[in-house]
Amino acid sequence: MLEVGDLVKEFGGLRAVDGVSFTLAAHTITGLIGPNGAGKTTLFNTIAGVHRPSSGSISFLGRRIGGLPPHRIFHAGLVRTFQIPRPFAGMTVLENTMLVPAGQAGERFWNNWFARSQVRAQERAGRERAREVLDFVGLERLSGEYAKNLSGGQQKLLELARVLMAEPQLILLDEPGAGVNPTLLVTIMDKLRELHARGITFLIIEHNMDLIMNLCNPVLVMAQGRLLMEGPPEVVRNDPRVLEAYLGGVLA
Ligand SMILES: Nc1ncnc2c1ncn2[C@@H]1O[C@H](COP(=O)(O)OP(=O)(O)OP(=O)(O)O)[C@@H](O)[C@H]1O
Repeated sequence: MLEVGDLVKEFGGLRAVDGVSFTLAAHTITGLIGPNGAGKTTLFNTIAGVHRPSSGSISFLGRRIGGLPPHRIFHAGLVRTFQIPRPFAGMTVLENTMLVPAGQAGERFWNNWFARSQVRAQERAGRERAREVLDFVGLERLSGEYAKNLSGGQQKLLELARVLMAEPQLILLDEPGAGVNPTLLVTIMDKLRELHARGITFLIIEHNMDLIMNLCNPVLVMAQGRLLMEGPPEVVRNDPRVLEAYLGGVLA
């Protein structure tokens, strides 16, 4: 589904991503771990189009996407979430979710006068789909609440709902377990498993080892901008190179 070849992203003299190559098979949940500053977020941002690659290639479903702007990559079916969700605080949960599909007829000023039935029909369908998605993530009863009033964990669920509205094939999840209580973490893991069973592929950055061990296979390990190793979670966890990379990060 995704092929990354010898990818480099430099910031000034710093190679945050330093020649990374890997392939994501369709219908897998791949974990991406590594100590702080290893280059995980930069790798995500470069794949999702937030940063232009300094060099190397990125292909999604056989199409080269390296250097395309984020909205083009998003509409091709590759979406990312953020470690700290960014909903529109002054809009309700339902409105935040309905906003996602692009090219809605109501976005064109004149359509609201001359194509009102089309605008209304599209809005109705969008509302219905948003309600289904909110029901799936368990936020239906909060759909009238302002996004700013949600807890951190609920905001993560809202972000997942917003991403699902785009009907993605590949989701890059940035620390879905960060700042989430243990009960909600179980809920999030269940939802991810269910989405995976429905055919969505995931690449997940996560520091929570429970989530990695329970959900991800294979696991990629980054350290100092490079891919250190790749393998099943139990192998990665016991590999001395991985331990050393983490201890190096802690002691550095
Ligand atoms: N926009 C930027 N400009 C300059 N340097 C950056 C930028 N973004 C990241 N870096 C640097 O690139 C390196 C990799 O950072 P990155 O955030 O990708 O690591 P990470 O593995 O996601 O870390 P963490 O687990 O702490 O989130 C760090 O040294 C960081 O300071």
